[in-house]
Amino acid sequence: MADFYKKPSLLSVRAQQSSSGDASTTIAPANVTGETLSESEEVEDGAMQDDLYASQGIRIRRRPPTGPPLHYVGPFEFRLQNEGNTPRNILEEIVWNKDVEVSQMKEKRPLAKLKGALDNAPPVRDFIGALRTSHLRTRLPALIAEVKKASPSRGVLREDFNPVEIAQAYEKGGAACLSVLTDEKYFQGSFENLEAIRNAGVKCPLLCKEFIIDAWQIYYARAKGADAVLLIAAVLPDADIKYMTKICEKLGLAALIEVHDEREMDRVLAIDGIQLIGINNRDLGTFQVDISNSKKLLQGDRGQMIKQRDIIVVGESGLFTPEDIEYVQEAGVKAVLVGESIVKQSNPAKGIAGLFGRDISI
Ligand SMILES: O=P(O)(O)OC[C@@H](O)[C@@H](O)c1c[nH]c2ccccc12
Repeated sequence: MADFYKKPSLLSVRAQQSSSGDASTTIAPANVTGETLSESEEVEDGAMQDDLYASQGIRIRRRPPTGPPLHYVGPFEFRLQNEGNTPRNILEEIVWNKDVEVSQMKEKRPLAKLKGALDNAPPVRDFIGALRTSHLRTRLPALIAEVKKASPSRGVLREDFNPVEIAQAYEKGGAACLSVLTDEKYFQGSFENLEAIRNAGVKCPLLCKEFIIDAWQIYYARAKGADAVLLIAAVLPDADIKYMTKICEKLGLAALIEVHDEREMDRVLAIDGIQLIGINNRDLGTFQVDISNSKKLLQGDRGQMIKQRDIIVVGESGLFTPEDIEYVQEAGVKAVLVGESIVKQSNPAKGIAGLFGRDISI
């Protein structure tokens, strides 16, 4: 956890983002010159951000609000321990780590350079098209099969983890698309895995499963061969979702917007042009899983609106049996995102047949 605190200055990172031109629109940076602000200015800026987030019901704070808590007292340094600079739950912890990680990656590979690398990226495949085709063919929810080694809630799911072999088995088993976790620290995933799966000739379109907090990560995902990215409404304010969706459009990527509750669903439905919404049955703050969440969020007007707009809804997490699949299908999902129940099987292709109650590859 101490990793967050190595960051020199919150605002210097923000200033850097704004000067890169294509940075996140989260909030107008108070300082665009790259100078370090005083601690009180940092606190004030953090408070503004908190207000903006709170007004949209976002409980996740993007960065430690009190700034870097290292204080120098004579020859000793000590950490200020208070509620403000300790993450309140796992999602917040992941996001704070990601903030440090991304700023380091950006330093190594500034956006201008990254954009140049896009010319050599493999072509984008049609993620949403693959879901629709599969659903029409099987009459079952299309499968996005997740290449997932571990998670903070379940620990290591599979010791002998060969991402390319697993991806190929999923494809053989009838998956429409694949999801590849790229977060290293909490999920033991990597961008190397994404790249290797893409380069191995797997035809299923690939979702880069990452905690995206900065537009830079979308370009990076594309450079590594992704066809779609995940945007988590619990983490991103509306302005970021709109802005990042536009970037995805520009790059030809599909954006899977993940929601967990009614409020997030309503925020996302108020944004024009959304084509793909994931309902996570797992609360990323508490890890509680409840597949009736998919049903709850698709009832009444919300479900109607989704039908009218022809939005594809993906039921995510906690799906283990043909009964689970039937339950979320009846609720209105046209696709499912599944990791644990199939990655754990010694033969993941057979695992898929077990999950759906029949071979969906034919
Ligand atoms: O392994 P499961 O319970 O089948 O879940 C897969 C997927 O839904 C889950 O990994 C997931 C959904 N949204 C996320 C966001 C970040 C990391 C992981 C996730």
